[in-house]
Amino acid sequence: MKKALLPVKNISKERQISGKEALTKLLRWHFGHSEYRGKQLEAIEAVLSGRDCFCLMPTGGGKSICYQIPALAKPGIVLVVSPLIALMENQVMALKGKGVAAEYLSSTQTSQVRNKIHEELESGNPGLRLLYVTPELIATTGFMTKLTKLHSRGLLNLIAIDEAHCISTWGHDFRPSYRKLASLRKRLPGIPVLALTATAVPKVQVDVIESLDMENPLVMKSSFNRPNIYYEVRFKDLLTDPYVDLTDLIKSCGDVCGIVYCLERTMCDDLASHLSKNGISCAAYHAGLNNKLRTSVLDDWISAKTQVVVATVAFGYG
Ligand SMILES: Nc1ncnc2c1ncn2[C@@H]1O[C@H](COP(=O)(O)OP(=O)(O)OP(=O)(O)O)[C@@H](O)[C@H]1O
Repeated sequence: MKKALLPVKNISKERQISGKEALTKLLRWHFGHSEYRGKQLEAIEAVLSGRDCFCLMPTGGGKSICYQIPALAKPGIVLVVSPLIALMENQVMALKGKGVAAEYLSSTQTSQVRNKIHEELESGNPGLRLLYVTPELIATTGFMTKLTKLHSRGLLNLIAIDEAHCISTWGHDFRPSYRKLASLRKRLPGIPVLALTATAVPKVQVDVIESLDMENPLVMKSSFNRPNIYYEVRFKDLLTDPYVDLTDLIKSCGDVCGIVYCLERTMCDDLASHLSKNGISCAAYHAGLNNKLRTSVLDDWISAKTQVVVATVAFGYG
């Protein structure tokens, strides 16, 4: 059953929900979190007040909430620019599950699905709260025309640029189409821009702010210290048998799930087979496997059918 939008009483005359208490109610109702974490609330209040915001938070820090709550607190559509279709799909599915009207537009959808979304955007009063798109789509004239129409009808609430470091040639993930987002500010004036990234390099930060033409943005930097993470270095050369050492370590952790990252595909296969032989429920994951197999490894791990995945960095993209 779809959850109704929270009927918060103190909606101001612009029909905008504001104030810590009301915004926290929204968070609890839709996302089930009791409180805002780190700088989330500050970022949300900044964009709701119309101010640009640069939000630097570690991976998994909770950046999505910073644009998902404004989508529920203020009328209009939040445009989310995201680099990966898989990420958009996951987020939209999760939001729909929480009763939030969200869609994404991508070339992987059927034209029927895309047309339906465009029809909704052109309708008198679209119910959509979040629209996820790729930077490539923004760069097309056709879609930009649609966006400027939405803007002129007063239906745009916020522009959120996820993984904003991709705009910077100084960043490790530079993506040329992100550069084209520079035109958003001119084409859609007066709409706050929220740039989100986990990349802390100062040069990248300056480049993102300048490239997006952000005006006096509130710069939010959350701590990258993760007290729940424990690091230990063991030198492979000093171990009698690294595979045995790793097997013992995993077994000593009990019934927990885990990922072992390796540099090479062959090592993933080899180690996964060693762990399996030693009674650890385990699978390899790397770009050498076909999509079907990769999806089933991921599904089995998420549903705890498999305890450990031995993977290259391909595990985690999207
Ligand atoms: N206020 C909160 N309280 C508790 N959990 C939260 C809160 N905000 C977000 N989370 C949870 O934190 C996790 C990470 O959130 P999210 O995916 O938004 O992080 P992110 O910063 O976008 O990560 P990434 O850099 O990987 O994109 C999610 O499981 C989310 O439900």
